[in-house]
Formats: sequence, structure tokens, C-alpha cells
Amino acid sequence: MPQLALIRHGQSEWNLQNRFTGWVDVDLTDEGVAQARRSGELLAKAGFKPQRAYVSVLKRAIRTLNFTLEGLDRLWIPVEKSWRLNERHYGALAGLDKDETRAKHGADQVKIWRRSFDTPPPPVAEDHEFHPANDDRYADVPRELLPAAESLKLTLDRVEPYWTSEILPHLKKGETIAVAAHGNSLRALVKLLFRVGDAEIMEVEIPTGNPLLIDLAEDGTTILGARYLDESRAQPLPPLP
Ligand SMILES: O=C(O)[C@H](O)COP(=O)(O)O
Repeated sequence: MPQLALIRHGQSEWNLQNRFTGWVDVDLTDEGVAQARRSGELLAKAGFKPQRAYVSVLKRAIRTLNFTLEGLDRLWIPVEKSWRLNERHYGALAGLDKDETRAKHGADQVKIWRRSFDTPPPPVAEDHEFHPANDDRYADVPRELLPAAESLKLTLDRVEPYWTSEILPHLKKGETIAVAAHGNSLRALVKLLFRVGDAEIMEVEIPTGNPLLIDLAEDGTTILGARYLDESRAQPLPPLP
């Protein structure tokens, strides 16, 4: 039967500093590295043997995946990187302190920017260093697909085609797959897989460096069971659809 592990990267420098990050390529903290190593240990203990892995093009997720695969002694499996698994683009909020932004715009507005399904944060200017058009890792991505800010809905709109065309066919073949990505690109996947409503997804949080192991039926979509492997840092999961 197919199996899927969704792994949010370990704690990043800007998670620690409480700053909006999005597509900014910040690194893991020492604690984030420890969480990533622990992910590998927990997955090994659970008997998880991925045959292939998918990851964003941001180093906090790539390094998390590498530490995890090292723990599993499976650094040899095929790994595909895609911008479509990136964190949601936080627009003009990227780099700002979350508490200072609350003090300036109000906690309600910040909650809407962070957790509403379809309200994007304010866009970043086209000539800003944080606009993806100014980052050569996206040189091959059509310009019109590059976001200046994303809501969760816009994030799901670019994650879903990748899920459907690249990942789902392998699950349908019965494979075991690891996906290392980000709080909001994984919330988008959880919304899709657990069929969470637009309002209910506001309450779903994904902890850093804590694999969510999902057992799937042969169709690659019906969830048979799901659990966080580090129970001490788990978050409530949506009910099974
Ligand atoms: O991009 C970020 O700042 C974090 O990875 C996720 O932030 P959030 O919890 O504010 O969505």
C-alpha cells in the first residue's frame, strides 16, 4: 500500500527570529538540524522506506530532506526539486517581525494574512530582491507564474498540479514517498488530501521537523490513517474525509 511522509523543514533562522519568511532562502538553526535528524530517526523506527522524494528549491527544506534521508540510509533515492513546493510567498511581509507587524496592522489583520484561505498579503515590488523574477533559480519558470504574494489558495493552485502530475502517479503505483516542504505548502497539501474546508483550514498548523506519516489506500488518495511521529510536538489533524 502507498505511504506518504509530509515533512516540514526543521526550525529556520527566521522561525527562531519570528520573521515572515516565504520564499526567502534562510537556513536551518542548530535546533532545526537536530529536528531534521530526529525526523530520520523517527521515520526509520516507523519502518518508513521511501522510494522517491520531492522537495522545494529552498535550502531549509532541502537540508531537512538530506538529514532525514541520511538517517534512513537512503540518500540514494531519486529526489526531485520543484519551486511548486516552496513556502507560500509572503509578499511585502517577508523579512518583517511578526509581532511588530501585529503592533502596526493589528492582530486580526495579521491573522487574515497568515491564515485566511484567500486573502494574500501585500505584494512585493517587482524590483525588490525578494521578488522571484530577480532570483536566477526561477529563470526557467514562466514569468506570469512567479508570484509577488500568495494566499493559501494561490499556494494550493500551484501545488495541486504538481501533486497530480508528479507525485500522485507514483502513489498509485504503490510507492512510498517523502515530501519535504513548508508550513503553508504542506497546509495546502493537507487541505487537498483531507478535504478540509476553506474556513477549517485556518486552524490547521504543521509543526517543524515532525514527519506526518500517512497510510493510503491503493488509489493513492483515500487516507487509511495519519499520525505525527513526534507525538510530543504533534498538532491536531483534521478528521479523515
Ligand atoms: O514563511 C514563514 O514565515 C513560515 O514558514 C510560516 O509562517 P506562518 O506560520 O506565518 O504562515
